[in-house]
Formats: sequence, C-alpha cells, structure tokens
Amino acid sequence: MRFGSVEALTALDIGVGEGVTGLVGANGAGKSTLIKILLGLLEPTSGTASVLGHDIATESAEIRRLVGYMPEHDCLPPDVSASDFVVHMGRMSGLPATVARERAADILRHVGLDEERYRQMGGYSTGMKQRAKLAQALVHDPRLVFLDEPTNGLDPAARVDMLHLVQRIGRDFGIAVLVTSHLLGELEKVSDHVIVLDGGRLLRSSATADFTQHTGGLLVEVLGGDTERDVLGEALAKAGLTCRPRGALVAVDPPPPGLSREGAVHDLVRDTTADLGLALVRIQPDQAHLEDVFLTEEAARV
Ligand SMILES: Nc1ncnc2c1ncn2[C@@H]1O[C@H](COP(=O)(O)OP(=O)(O)OP(=O)(O)O)[C@@H](O)[C@H]1O
Repeated sequence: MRFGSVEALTALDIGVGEGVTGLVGANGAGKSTLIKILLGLLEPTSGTASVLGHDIATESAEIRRLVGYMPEHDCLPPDVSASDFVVHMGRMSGLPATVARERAADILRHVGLDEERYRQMGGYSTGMKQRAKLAQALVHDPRLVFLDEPTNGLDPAARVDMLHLVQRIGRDFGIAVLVTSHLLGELEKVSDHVIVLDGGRLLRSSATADFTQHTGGLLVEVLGGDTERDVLGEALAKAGLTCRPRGALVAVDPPPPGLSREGAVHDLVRDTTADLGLALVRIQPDQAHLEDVFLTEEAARV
C-alpha cells in the first residue's frame, strides 16, 4: 500500500487464524492501514487478500456483514445515547428492531455499560467511549472483529479491564479477534498469536508462546534496595554464575554446564542469599518478551 511516496505496507504475506491475534508495531507501522484494506475501506496499490473466504476487491459488502470494526479514532455522535447508537448500528447491519434492542442491551451489559447507556455519549469518559465503540462492533454477532487500539487513552486499570474484555470476546464468545496496539508488550497476555509490523514490513508472526518462551535464565529478588541487589549479584558471580542487575532484580543467565542439574541454580541462589543474611522475595523463570524481538532485530541490523 502506497500513499504517494510513503510505503505504508510492503510485501506483507500473512495469514490470521482463529482466537485472538495481536497486531503490534510502533505508530505508523501500518496496522490501521491493514485493517482498512481488509474491510475494503482502502484499495491496496497491489496485492490480494481475503477475509473469511471473501475477496476484498469484489466482496467487501459481504465482509462488512460478517465482521465487526472498532475504529481507532473518536467516531461517536455526542448527542446520542450508547443504547440508541448500538441499536441503530444493529439495525444498519440488518437486525430486526426488537432483536437489535435485545442484542444492544445484552452487549452493552457485557462490555460494562449499565445505567450510563441511556446518557448522551458526549459526556462519557474515554473508557466509556471505548466500551460503546466495542459494543457497536459486536452487536450483529460477527464472526470476526477488528479492534484498532482499544486501550488508547485508558488509564492502567481501565486498560486491564479492556484487555480482559478482548480476551473474553475471543475465548468465551468464540469470535475471532484481530486487535492492534502500539504498546509492544500489552497484548502478550491476551493473544494466542502475535504479528509484529515495523515500518510497513512483517517482522515476525508466530504463536505468543514462541515469543514468551523461557530463556533458561532466572530473575531473583531480595528485600532491600540496590545495595542488597548488588551484594547478591557479586556473590552469585563469584559462585560461577553470569548475572546483571535488571531494575530491582538480579537477572541470572542460563547456568554453565557444571550447574545445569535441575534445581542446582535455585539451590545456589537460596544458599547464597541465606549466607549473606538477605531475605529472598522470589526466584522466577526469566521469560522473553515481545519487546525482545525488536531488540534482537536491531542488534542484527547493527
Ligand atoms: N490516508 C493517508 N494518506 C497518506 N499517508 C497515510 C494515510 N494513512 C496512513 N498513512 C501513512 O501510512 C503509514 C502507516 O499508517 P497507519 O495509520 O496504518 O499506522 P499505524 O500502525 O496504524 O499507526 P498508529 O498506531 O499511529 O495508528 C504512516 O506513515 C502514515 O503516515
């Protein structure tokens, strides 16, 4: 997809399956452009795509009947209640009036808009607006929903609630979800599969578990501050482990062959901590995160 001299998407060859798929990438990576192409709202400069077996070039009306779309931008009429709006959107999708009213009431309850649904949306908080936008995407019982930055503008607690809703749409309602975020780590917990875009190119597409696999290292936390952390780190280094501070924790690399016996590093960390008179808070596996994909790519480029 080209916009003049800007290549918004280049040589993108991907398939999206069932469940929840996270589409992540920095601002301008091409996420919204991809969704708009799949909805038939933008015509790609070249290439082909199909959604639920329908060609985007010739069957976009059928695609929009089967798909729900939560756009990124603010698109709610301020002088209409969420209830009236979602009923209207249900009617637009072909539902009879009584069915649209029932479905709207159900779905607004599911997304957590109760009594507020009768108030005009102009007075809503960002979190309430995002919920209303989500409800209109779901009212006609689609087989697939595109959610463009559903957590945008939300505070941390509202973000967690929204991500929980996204997960329920995929797992409990059985609707396939393609959800975008510019925050790379955000979708790790709720997505079955993650697609990473960078400057319009595909960086990686794989099961979330492949991104977040156990690195073989450990993270250790002891009570106290940087001093206690560093005392432990130095003692572990003397004992033959490679480690470094990571925030308030000590990150221990995968053990050398002499310490590869199951539990050997755990025992060493526990004993070293006790010998130093420090209080151990936790030892946990060090997992790779989505951000690491970008760091690895950057390192490869350098
Ligand atoms: N209508 C347009 N005209 C010109 N350029 C556009 C248009 N739409 C998008 N672009 C450009 O295409 C690129 C991809 O934009 P897109 O909005 O798809 O990114 P995004 O990953 O969704 O980012 P964001 O998280 O900021 O929404 C950007 O460089 C953007 O400036």
